Amino acid sequence: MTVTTPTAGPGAAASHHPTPVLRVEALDVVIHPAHGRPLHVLHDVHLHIDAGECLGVVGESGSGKSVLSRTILGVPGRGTRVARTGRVRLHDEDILDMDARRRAGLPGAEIAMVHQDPMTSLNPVVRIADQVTEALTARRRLRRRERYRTAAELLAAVDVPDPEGRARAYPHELSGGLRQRVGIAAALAGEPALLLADEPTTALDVTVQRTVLDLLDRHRAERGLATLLITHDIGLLFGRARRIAVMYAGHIVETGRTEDVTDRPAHPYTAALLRSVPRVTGPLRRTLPTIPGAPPDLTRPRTGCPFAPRCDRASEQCTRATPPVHHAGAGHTASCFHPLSHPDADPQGASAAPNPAPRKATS
Ligand SMILES: Nc1ncnc2c1ncn2[C@@H]1O[C@H](COP(=O)(O)OP(=O)(O)OP(=O)(O)O)[C@@H](O)[C@H]1O
Repeated sequence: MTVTTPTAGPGAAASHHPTPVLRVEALDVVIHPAHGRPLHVLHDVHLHIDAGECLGVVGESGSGKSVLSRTILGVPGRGTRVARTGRVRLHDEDILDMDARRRAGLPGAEIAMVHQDPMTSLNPVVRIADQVTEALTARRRLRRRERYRTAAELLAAVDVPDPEGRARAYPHELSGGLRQRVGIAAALAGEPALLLADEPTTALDVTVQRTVLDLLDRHRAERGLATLLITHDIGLLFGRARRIAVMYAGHIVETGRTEDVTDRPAHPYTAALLRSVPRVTGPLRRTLPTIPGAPPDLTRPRTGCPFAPRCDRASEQCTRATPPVHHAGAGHTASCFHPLSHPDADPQGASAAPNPAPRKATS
């Protein structure tokens, strides 16, 4: 293992593909609410997603996952002023530099979103056919018959039974699982290059969750969709995301291939998240550990590692200086002064430098 002090956080080192669909570089977001102090919500975020790849972003509530997806979608929060720096490139175009008209045309076209609760994204008084084909009718006029036929095809593609009948229905006539399939059909209709799925199964019961995730997986592979799968449940990403970015208080603290991050976590926060995942094996009544303490107040400027106050490995320097980027393996990095080491993760036997020079105050 080696420690370096580059100017970019975890994820930057893993960006190697010549033309990823999405490339986020040094993204900082500060929200200025109408009342109260500004919140520094995202810090120096770097990530990329290739065509056909699924990147999982995992973190606790309030870590900035939804602000990240809204920034990528080019939709600022309502009633607030949002200051952003950095780059959010969709292919070769920077979303943050686009004029308002071009940016407004992204959702539903090049970028599509699958929401947590389909009831909030579907209009209760509009028939399913009209909602599923919205991305198409925004581009060209479709006659009623063509709209219903297209909607039925899109619904069939996401395994909705009786697609012709369901196309004529209203959202309240469908179960939660079917509504989420409708949400996915609507997202796919515009043939996007990038799909943002923000907690797409949280509102569904466990038996339906798996089929919806399988469906997203199938379309990702078949259509070469770059997929950003956002969740607070790291267990949901096993076997689904090719790579994981672990977010804490607006920082990506660890990133790498899913099996590397989950088998050999380097950041203490990732290790704590993994300890809180139920295991199939082991004692039946084991109480799952929680992470003591609370995430930091985003309105207060701070130095050092954001996880330090809750970290059992923290030393004094963790609260004073920005953690260095620790290279745990190929494309596997963590921002930490005291990363966990794993015997089989370090072919060269190098270990973390005890006192690396601080780099700029982002990680
Ligand atoms: N419009 C807004 N005005 C004020 N604060 C906001 C706004 N949007 C987000 N925040 C704050 O930014 C932080 C990150 O929010 P975000 O919704 O991205 O978290 P999250 O990781 O998606 O959480 P969850 O899993 O609960 O959805 C939180 O502290 C939140 O309160």
